[in-house]
Amino acid sequence: MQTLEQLKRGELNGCTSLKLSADMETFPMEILDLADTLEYLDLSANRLSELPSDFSKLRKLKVFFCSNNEFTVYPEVLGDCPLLDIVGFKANHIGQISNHAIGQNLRWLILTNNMISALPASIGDCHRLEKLMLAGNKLTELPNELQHCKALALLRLSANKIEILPDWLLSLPKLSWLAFSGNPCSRIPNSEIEAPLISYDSLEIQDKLGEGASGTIYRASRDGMLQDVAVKVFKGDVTSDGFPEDEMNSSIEAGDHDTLVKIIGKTDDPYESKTGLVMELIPKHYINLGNPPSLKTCTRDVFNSDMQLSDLQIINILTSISSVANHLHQKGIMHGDLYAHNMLIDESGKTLFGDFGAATRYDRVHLAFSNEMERIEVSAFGYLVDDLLSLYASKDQDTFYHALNALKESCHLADVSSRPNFEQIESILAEIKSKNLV
Ligand SMILES: Nc1ncnc2c1ncn2[C@@H]1O[C@H](COP(=O)(O)OP(=O)(O)OP(=O)(O)O)[C@@H](O)[C@H]1O
Repeated sequence: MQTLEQLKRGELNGCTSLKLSADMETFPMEILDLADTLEYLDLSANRLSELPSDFSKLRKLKVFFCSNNEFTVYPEVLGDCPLLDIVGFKANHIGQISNHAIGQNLRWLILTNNMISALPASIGDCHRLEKLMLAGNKLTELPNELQHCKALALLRLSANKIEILPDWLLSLPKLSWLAFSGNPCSRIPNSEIEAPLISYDSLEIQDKLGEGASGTIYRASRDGMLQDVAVKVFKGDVTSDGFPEDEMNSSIEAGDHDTLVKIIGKTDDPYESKTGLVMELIPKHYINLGNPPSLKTCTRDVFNSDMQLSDLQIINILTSISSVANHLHQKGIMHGDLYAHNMLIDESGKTLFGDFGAATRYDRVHLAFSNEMERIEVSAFGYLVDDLLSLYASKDQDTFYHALNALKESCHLADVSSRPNFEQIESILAEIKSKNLV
C-alpha cells in the first residue's frame, strides 16, 4: 500500500498500480497525474462518496476497487472509462445507477451489499460481462436486457427481494455458478432433517483452523469424546454469496455423503449470540485441489504450477464430485460454487467437497426448472473437467484425455437442456474408467 504523502510529493509518478486507504473523504486529485500509466486503482476502506468529473482522464485504468466507502450513487463517470474491466463497489450505500454509468467493457462487476433496487437496462450492452456480484441488495427483479450478456458465467443474487426468476436466466449459455438463496423466490421450508443441538459449553475451543468469508473455524474437544471436532462460528454478516444462515441450513440439508465433511450438530454461543456448525475434523493429509480465481482468470480457478494428477486421481475426483452433485440435486440443493478451490483431495484422489456459502435450495416439484438448475451446475462441472485435464500428468492426448474432453464438451452445450445430468455423468465416468483400465 502506498501513502497519500508519497502521492502528493509526486513520488508515485509513472506507477501502474495504486492502493490508498487513509480515511480520505475527498478524492486526491493528484491521482489524475498518473493518467498515462495507471491501470489498477484500489481506494477501498476510505470515506469517499464522489469521484471527480474528469476521472475518465485515467484512460488506461482497467481495475478499480472502491469497496467500503460512502457512495450513494454509482459514479456516472465510470461509463466513460473505455478499458475498465473490473469494478468493485462492495459495501457502500449505492441506491442509484444510471444507464450511462455502466461501461460496455466490463467483465467483472461487484456491487455486493448496497441498496440497489433496480439495475439499468444498459447492463445488457456488456457483452464481455462474466461475473456479476449482486448479493445483499434490494433487487425485486432483473432487467430483461441482462439476457443479452451471453458471456455471464457467475451470478450472485442472494439476499435480495426477487419474487420470480425470469425464464431466460436459466438458459443463459455460459451460466455455471448461480446463487439466489435469501430471496422470496427461494423460500422453501426446511425438511425434517435437524442437526442435533450441541451445547457450546460442552465444547472446549482450541486453535483456529482457518477463516472463510462467512465464519471462523476452530478445533474443539468435546466433553467425554476422544475425537476432536471442527466448529465453524458464523460471523453473521451477509457475504458475497449470501446469508450465513442459508449456508448453515444447506450444509445440514445436504445430509451424509462420502464426499462431504460430516456435520455432527449445531451449536449456539449464548455469550456472543453466534450460531455454529460442529463438523468432523478434516484429516491433515488432505490438500486443496485449486486456488480461487485471480483478477486475470476472473471465473476460472488457478492451480499450483507443480500440480499434476494421474488418470486414477482425475477419475476418482470427478466420480466423487458427480456423485455428490447428484446427491445434492436430488435433495433440491444447488451448490452454486462447484470449483476445485472448494475441494480437498488426498494422494489417491479421495475428495471432500465443501463451502455451502453459495448454495441455493429449490423445489424439485417443478421438473423443467429442476432440470435446468442441475444443468447449470453441470456446466461448472465441465470447467472442472477442463481444469483437471490441464493437470493431467500424461503428455499424450490419449483415449482417456479424448473421452473426458468429449464429456466436457457435452457439459458445455449452449442448449442447456441437451447437457447430461449428474446421474448420466456418473455412468459416463464409470464407462471411461472401465474402457481405459484406469
Ligand atoms: N472440518 C474442518 N476441519 C479442519 N479444518 C477445516 C474444517 N472446515 C474448515 N477448515 C479450515 O478452515 C478454512 C476455512 O473454511 P470455510 O469452509 O469457512 O471457508 P472457505 O470455504 O475456505 O472460505 P469461503 O467461505 O470464504 O470461500 C478451510 O480452508 C480449512 O483450512
